This record gives sequence, C-alpha cells and structure tokens, in this order.
Amino acid sequence: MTRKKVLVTGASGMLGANLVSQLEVHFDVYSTSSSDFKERKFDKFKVFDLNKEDYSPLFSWVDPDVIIHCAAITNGNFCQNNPYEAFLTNSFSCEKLASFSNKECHIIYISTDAVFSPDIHLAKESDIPNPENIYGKSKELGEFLLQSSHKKISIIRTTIVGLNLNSKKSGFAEWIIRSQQKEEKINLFEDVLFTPISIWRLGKEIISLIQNPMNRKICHISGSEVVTKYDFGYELVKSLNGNFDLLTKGSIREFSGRAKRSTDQTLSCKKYEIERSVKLPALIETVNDIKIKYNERYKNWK
Ligand SMILES: NC(=O)C1=CN([C@@H]2O[C@H](COP(=O)(O)OP(=O)(O)OC[C@H]3O[C@@H](n4cnc5c(N)ncnc54)[C@H](OP(=O)(O)O)[C@@H]3O)[C@@H](O)[C@H]2O)C=CC1
Ligand SMILES: Cc1cn([C@H]2C[C@H](O)[C@@H](COP(=O)(O)OP(=O)(O)O[C@H]3O[C@@H](C)C(=O)[C@@H](O)[C@H]3O)O2)c(=O)[nH]c1=O
Repeated sequence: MTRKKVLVTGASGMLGANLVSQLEVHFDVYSTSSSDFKERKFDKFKVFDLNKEDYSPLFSWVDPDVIIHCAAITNGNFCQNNPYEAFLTNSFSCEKLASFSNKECHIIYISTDAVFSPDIHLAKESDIPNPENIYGKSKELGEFLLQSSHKKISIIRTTIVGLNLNSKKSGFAEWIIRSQQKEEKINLFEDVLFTPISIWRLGKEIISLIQNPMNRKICHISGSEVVTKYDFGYELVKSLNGNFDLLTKGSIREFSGRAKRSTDQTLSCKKYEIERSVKLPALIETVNDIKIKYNERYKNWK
C-alpha cells in the first residue's frame, strides 16, 4: 500500500519539527517553514513564506493527501502590535492552503485554547469562542476560513508544551529549564490555569487522526488535569531534581505592557476521550515526556 503524503507547515517550530520525525515512521512526509535551521535532520523540506499570495510553488513541489498546519505567529505581544501580519499568517494561510490543495486533501489545523475567554472553565467544543487578544482572534478566523472552505478539515484546539529542536527558539518549558541552569529566579503565574499536553503525546493523537479521521470538525486535545502555570513549573523542576528556591509564585495581574492573556486556558477533552477511547495525560505524564526527551538530547540537564 502506498504511504499517505503528509505536508507539515511550521517545521522549524516547536510542534512542527518534532512532528515531522514522529510522522516519518508512518507516512511520506514533506515539510515547510519560513526559515531553515541547523539542527534539521529530515529531508524533503522547503523554505516557503506562507504570507505569499501564490502557493503554486509549494503545491507543484508536493501534492499532499494531508496537511498538518502548524505554522503561526505564536508571539502574543507581536500579534497584538502587528495585527496585519498576525491575520495574514495565522488566518489567511488557511484559506490559501484550502484553495491550492487538491479536492480530497484533509487539512488538520492546529488551533489553541486562546480562542476562548476566561469566562469559560474547561471549554468544550460546543462553547462559543471569544478571544482576549489578536493572536486568539487570528486563530479563530483561521478556524472560520477553513470551516467555510468545504474541504475535509479537522481543527485541533490544544495547549502544548515541549522542547524545540531549533536552537533559535525557546518555549515555556525551556524558559523554566534555562532559569535553573543559569540559577535565575522566575515568577510563575499562580492565577493562570491550563491543561498542558506534550507535543509528543499530541503527535500520537495526530497520527491516529490521519489514519482514522473523525467525523467532527473541531476537537479539543490537551492534558486531562487542570493546573496553574506555577504547578507546571514546580513539577518540571521536581522531575529534574532542580532548585525550587528559584521559583516564585507570581500573578499575571502584575505583568503589564503585554497583550492580554486569558487566566483560564483550560480545555475539556471529554468528548474526544470518549469517542477515541483514549485517556489523555495528567500533569505528571506530560512533565515526564519533557524529562525523557531532555535527557535523551542532552544526557544530563545541568
Ligand atoms: N506554543 C504554544 O504554547 C501553543 C501553540 N499552539 C499552536 O500550535 C501551533 C504550533 O506552535 P509552535 O510549534 O509552538 O509554534 P512556533 O512559534 O514554535 O513555530 C511556528 C512556525 O511557524 C512558522 N511560520 C511563521 N510565520 C510563517 C510564515 N509567514 N510562513 C511560513 N512559516 C511561518 C515558523 O517559521 P520560522 O521558524 O521561520 O519563524 C515556525 O516554523 C501553532 O499553530 C500555534 O498557534 C496552540 C496552543 C499552544
Ligand atoms: C506562563 C508564564 C509566562 N510568563 C512570561 C514569560 C513567558 O515567556 C511569556 C509568555 O508566556 P507563555 O509562553 O505562557 O505565552 P502565552 O501567550 O501566555 O501562552 C500561550 O501561547 C500561545 C502560543 C497559545 O496558543 C496559548 O495556548 C497559550 O499557551 O510570559 C511568566 O513570566 N510567568 C509565567 O508563569
């Protein structure tokens, strides 16, 4: 049987780069992003700016059966100050991927908890989005454009944590790890709730969705446990035998001069768990995934 052709966008980013190696075991994987990176091990990669109008160079290079659309501007403050760029990249790329790909192509769009407002605890797929900031609005519009496209689509709303293969990038978990290495104190929000899932665990669910797609267009796939950003940092530092004295409990309210963020970023994944007969991970499993990957890559974290 021929392997499905899968195109991953955002392949130099945290999720995309790791996803390519996970997907390669099962599919014929092509990938793209707006820049290359020195740690890239996979081939069939093309630099392509999704802000361009004409996607023919990308689709004459590959005619995918499935697209996993991970590319986005994820810096919330940048999006707030540059709404044109945020909508162009995060929203209108969806419309262009839909119109340039073949009729049968299945588009999986990685969306976010940030489409919801803090009024909703454990947001369900049936809840109405009401984003707090431009980043969230741009992802909501991306969802809308795909839903209006008449293509086969899956929108995954998630809250990912993980490690970057690309050394030019750094996410939430790396920020905590680096602060430990540099012995610098950091303030972790005690008043922001989320339901984190590791990028590798999400990758497994994405593989299963490619092999056995859902009938629903939107699904929530995140961790099963509600924790604060402080709880996450505490567990991560504990699992790596780090120094808790460097972690301070802080409040998002003390953080001025940045785009507004929701204080409740939690997603309910009950529907997905029931439909797919899976148990999504609790905090300890998510932290353990990071620990395993960190030790694999760097042998010893200090
Ligand atoms: N990180 C998080 O906390 C969360 C992320 N998400 C969603 O998950 C997805 C993956 O996130 P994550 O891996 O963290 O993102 P990253 O910021 O790590 O990576 C974003 C990727 O998008 C690419 N990109 C940005 N602009 C363009 C463009 N104009 N043309 C082509 N490629 C572009 C980047 O390329 P380059 O390297 O060249 O900049 C990079 O490869 C995103 O859609 C995000 O909205 C959802 C919930 C939480
Ligand atoms: C969580 C946190 C952040 N910060 C600071 C440092 C950190 O780099 C910066 C941004 O925080 P975050 O990384 O949590 O970013 P933030 O934009 O809040 O998080 C979001 O990311 C985007 C991409 C999403 O899609 C959302 O789901 C959401 O997880 O705020 C703290 O000082 N303390 C904290 O406890």
